[in-house]
Amino acid sequence: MTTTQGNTPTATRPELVTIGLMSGTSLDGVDAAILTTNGTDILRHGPSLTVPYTPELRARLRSLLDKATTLSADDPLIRDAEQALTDIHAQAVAALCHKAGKSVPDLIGFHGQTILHEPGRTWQIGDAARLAAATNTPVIHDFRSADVRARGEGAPLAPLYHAALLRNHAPPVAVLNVGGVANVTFIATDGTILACDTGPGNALLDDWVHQHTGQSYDQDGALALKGCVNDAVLERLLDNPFFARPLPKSLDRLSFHKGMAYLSDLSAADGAATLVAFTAEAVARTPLPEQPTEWFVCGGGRHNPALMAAFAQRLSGIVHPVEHLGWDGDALEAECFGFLAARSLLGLPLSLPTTTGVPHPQTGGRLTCAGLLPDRMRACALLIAEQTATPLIRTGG
Ligand SMILES: Nc1ncnc2c1ncn2[C@@H]1O[C@H](COP(=O)(O)OP(=O)(O)OP(=O)(O)O)[C@@H](O)[C@H]1O
Ligand SMILES: CC(=O)N[C@H]1[C@@H]2OC[C@@H](O2)[C@@H](O)[C@@H]1O[C@H](C)C(=O)O
Repeated sequence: MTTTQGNTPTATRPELVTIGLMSGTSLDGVDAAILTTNGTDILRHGPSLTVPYTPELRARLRSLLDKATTLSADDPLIRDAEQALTDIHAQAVAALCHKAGKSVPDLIGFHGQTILHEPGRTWQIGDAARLAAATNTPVIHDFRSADVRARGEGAPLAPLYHAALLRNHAPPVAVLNVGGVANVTFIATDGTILACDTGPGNALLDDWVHQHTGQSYDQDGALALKGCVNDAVLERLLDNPFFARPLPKSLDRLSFHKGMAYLSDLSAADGAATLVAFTAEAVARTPLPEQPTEWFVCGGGRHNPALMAAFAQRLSGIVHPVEHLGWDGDALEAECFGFLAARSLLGLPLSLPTTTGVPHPQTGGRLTCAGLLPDRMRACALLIAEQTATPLIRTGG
């Protein structure tokens, strides 16, 4: 059946080969994935890869998080970081095209690096015009601002992608992404898509492990598995009004940072075990209207056996990594931003009242074709004219 969502009936929409690029709150690098989609259906998954940040760039970005509220977009600290960050994204696109044996995709979805996320304001850095010129590909970026301007949370944005993946799966079911921050997409028995950030993912644990061992994360949960949960500290960490707040809701990477002071008397191993329990218990306390029968876990946290054991212990319902469904849990967020880029181009919603609290289904993202070579520019103009009423925003070039 042909359905109409946005401007173009589904049956006549083009197949777009997208590259989605996500650099998440863990600050570990750029994930890149190829996805073919018409903005509604996921037609083909392509290859994916990760380009890690250098320790120097990671440290630079980490220090920007602490200063973000005091910086303006034209501050040299931001400009310099944006250049370095964008060039790594361009490298990721080139490496992925090489891996896939493709020249260039139709469209890139460039999330950018979140350096600040608070009520009424969200800030992802990255230079979309530089990326478009470097890759000779139209780029959709700035995915979250339209939702925030419309009084939504601006996050999470993965739910419509998760819902598209789960279209034929029996509800109630949840996808849990455990990145720096953790977020859930819940499909209720009646098909409603609910979502929110649940609490910390790996970020607090990463910071704790870095402070105590110099490593950037607790590989295979080795440290946490040696420790014991301190229940008194855990309850203090959970004594935060965020957990009782109804959905939808979202978080900054640093939202729970002050709570790290409660761990000061714990050994490295007990602190790690307690932070693992904090992540899992925060998910368990998420006020969902009914309990999922199955949880599918994606993001780097699913590689941590201590975390997976804590989810299995504290959540009702069966807990699986998303590989159980044949998905790639390391590529999912990058694929999501390819999917959302296609939706943006077609003027389709990226968020719903039940996923970000935005009053109406909301599209978003901005398109730049800056610096494209003339042939490519013509091909893009035709595609855009055929498929959408989205205005072509030319940011230079
Ligand atoms: N083998 C492993 N053992 C333990 N933890 C791991 C392992 N592999 C990855 N991780 C954890 O996963 C994190 C990276 O997760 P991911 O790539 O999903 O983050 P992200 O993309 O920044 O997330 P988000 O955007 O969702 O916040 C690492 O910082 C680390 O904590
Ligand atoms: C503001 C921001 O970048 N939020 C990220 C972050 O990382 C996980 C969680 O917090 C989620 O809300 C979101 O990313 C995913 C991709 C999302 O929008 O669904």
